[in-house]
Amino acid sequence: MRATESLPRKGLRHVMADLFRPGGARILARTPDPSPIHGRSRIGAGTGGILPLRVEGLCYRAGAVEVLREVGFTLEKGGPSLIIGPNGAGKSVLLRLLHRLLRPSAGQILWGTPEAARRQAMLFQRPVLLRRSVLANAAYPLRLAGLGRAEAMARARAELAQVGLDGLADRPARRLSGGEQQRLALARAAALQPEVLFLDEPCASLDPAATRAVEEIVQALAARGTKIVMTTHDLGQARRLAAEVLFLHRGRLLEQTPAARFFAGPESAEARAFLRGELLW
Ligand SMILES: Nc1ncnc2c1ncn2[C@@H]1O[C@H](COP(=O)(O)OP(=O)(O)OP(=O)(O)O)[C@@H](O)[C@H]1O
Repeated sequence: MRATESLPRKGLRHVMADLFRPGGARILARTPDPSPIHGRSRIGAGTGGILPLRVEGLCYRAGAVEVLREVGFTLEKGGPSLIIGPNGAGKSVLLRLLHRLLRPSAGQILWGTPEAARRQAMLFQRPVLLRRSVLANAAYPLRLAGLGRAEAMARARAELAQVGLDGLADRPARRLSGGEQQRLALARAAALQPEVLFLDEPCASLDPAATRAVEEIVQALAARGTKIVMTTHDLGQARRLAAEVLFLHRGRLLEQTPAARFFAGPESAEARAFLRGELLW
């Protein structure tokens, strides 16, 4: 499943509302921020962590199609969790369920605190950018979160510098290259310092250099404590980024395994076939 800028208006509103929950960050500014780019307060931090996330018996049915069946796992704080599996396995649907863009048919998604919805963000394969400048896009969620214009702009510039886009701040965002757009989307999402960042195939349409740039940003975000939950088709990328792997096949979670162990020899026959390139569906 793909989210693009050609989403229907209703869908676009839904995505934007979910990326930048109005007022969501206001109650969250509490603890000092160890990162130099965020200044005095850590917008995304609340009193208790939203992790672990427990998922139990999760099912998603679309008409007659059983897309996800009895999926259960726990996501803990720590390094990136990569969701991999063949085309149509249900990876995107799973991320959308976790981020509440879809409603489960059955099962539970249990976050550590009720504030969880405000402390997570999601990026798609094709970024959804506003018809504004790069800087205005990066500042937008901060303004929605209640920051004054000057502070929002200063923080947005700092986020843009982190992703190497400070030189393009005044450009129209939609004129950027695909890789630049994805870096902007990452900067914008990072501005609110989400505890959990869902990334749905963020490098799917990027060339190797742009992919590398996005991976470096993802690693930097993970290093500063953001929990990354990401889907990818690219096994090389999964090896480079994953702390653990969740392997989905035909709507079922077949394993959740530390990355080193998974790539040395997965537990399930299906995952072994997938790593050999023999499992196409
Ligand atoms: N609304 C829907 N109606 C019917 N089928 C759906 C719907 N949404 C998803 N599906 C189906 O569910 C399956 C899983 O879709 P999903 O996009 O999650 O797969 P994926 O693992 O992300 O695949 P890919 O790697 O190709 O992006 C697919 O077969 C898809 O066609």
